[in-house]
Amino acid sequence: MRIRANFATNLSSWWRALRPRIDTGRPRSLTTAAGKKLGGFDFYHEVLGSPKYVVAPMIEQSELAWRKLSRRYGAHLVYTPMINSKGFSDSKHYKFREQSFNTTAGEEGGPEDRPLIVQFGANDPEKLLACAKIVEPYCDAVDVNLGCPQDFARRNHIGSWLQDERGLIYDLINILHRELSIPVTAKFRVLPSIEKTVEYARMLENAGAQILTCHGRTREQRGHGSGLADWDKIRAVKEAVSVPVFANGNVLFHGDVERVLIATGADAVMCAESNLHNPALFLPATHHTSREASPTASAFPSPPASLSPSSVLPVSSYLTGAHPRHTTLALEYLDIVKAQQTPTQLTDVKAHIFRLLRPALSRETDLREQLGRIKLARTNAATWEMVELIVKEMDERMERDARETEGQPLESLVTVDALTGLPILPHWLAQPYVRGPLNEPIAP
Ligand SMILES: Cc1cc2nc3c(=O)[nH]c(=O)nc-3n(C[C@H](O)[C@H](O)[C@H](O)COP(=O)(O)O)c2cc1C
Repeated sequence: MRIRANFATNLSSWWRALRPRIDTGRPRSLTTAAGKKLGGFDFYHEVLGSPKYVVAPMIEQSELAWRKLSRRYGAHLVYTPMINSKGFSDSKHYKFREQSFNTTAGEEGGPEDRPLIVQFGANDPEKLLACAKIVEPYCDAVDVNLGCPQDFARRNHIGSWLQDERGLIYDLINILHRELSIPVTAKFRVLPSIEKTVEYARMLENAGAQILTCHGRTREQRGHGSGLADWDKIRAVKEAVSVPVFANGNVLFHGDVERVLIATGADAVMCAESNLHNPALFLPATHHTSREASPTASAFPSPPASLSPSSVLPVSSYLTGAHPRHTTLALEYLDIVKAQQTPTQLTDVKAHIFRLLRPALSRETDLREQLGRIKLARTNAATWEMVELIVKEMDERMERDARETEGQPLESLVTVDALTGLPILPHWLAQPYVRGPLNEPIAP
């Protein structure tokens, strides 16, 4: 027994020692020569490789297969979905743990799934540490979720529902800072004033957070009334702390990616919804995918000078990025799901396909209904085959529609949404889903 345990420990330390070099070819030492773990900008540059484009933690959506797809299309760093620390480290809830983040996934993800940050929702420092210890060998940092505003987070007393308990938040971050061999990071929402937001961010930094992700919306801004993120508050945070800051909120198109970086001075931009609708969001228009689907760079020149998130800009300034055909992306995603051993939940897969194909589903309603009706078949392979058949049928219909406009430059096919002033691309291309006017009032 002891030999086995020693063997496992040796194997794990051997793997940990080698991992940074195996992963990317970059020198990614987790510690300095003096044996101190890297933090702040040293960690950001040397371990993470100076990421600029980050895919957000997304429950049921930033699972291994999606992370792999996002990385292929330009994401530099990806987070896991939030894992509720309640039960994760407990052997009674083994199945829950395997579904949330199994160590086999950590192994299988391997170099293809790095750099990776694993996020937890927690309210008990000791339990959080126990969870973080399990994932420590398979990721580059552990993030604490302080931003989730949902009702289940309220019921579990996690996420943004902790934001008034500064002592507890300090302890959650600080225990990971002291006890883990990898850094701790934090993702939080802004508070009603700039002063309070900055004070909060400084506390997180003092507790030991080595990267701060600032979502520019308050806890009250959620659901349909979520309104605009406040980039000024993000800038104030960036100016107030000395660790890297990731800006989150209000990025729909590729043009917004550069805009938010300039407006906030942030080190990286983190995207959630827009990544789900177009995982190629971070790629410039000049990137060529298997289907010709991007405007030419000269047709849509550089990002605009205006830096306010609410200003509606010339259509051309949004369309500086790649918009591949959504069925191509969906089929590639399904190939990843089928090829890996780590299981993907049917609900996650369906949610991805619904989001990707959204521009076309309101036309092809028969396919939307068929997709909605799919249930787990006897084998995973049979389930994915049913999904794939629907996507392939959609692909043929998109090919038919695209052929009708053959020879016309893409920019001549773009229309402008009367409500938002934002561009609408042809329905066969991946594009963001815009819910309402950009300056929509904030729900009380
Ligand atoms: C489907 C979905 C799941 C999400 N799950 C999480 C999560 O697990 N943890 C978290 O911190 N935020 C979560 N969020 C919030 C995003 O990370 C992000 O902060 C928010 O959507 C704002 O970014 P966006 O404007 O780019 O969408 C989720 C968002 C979406 C759309």
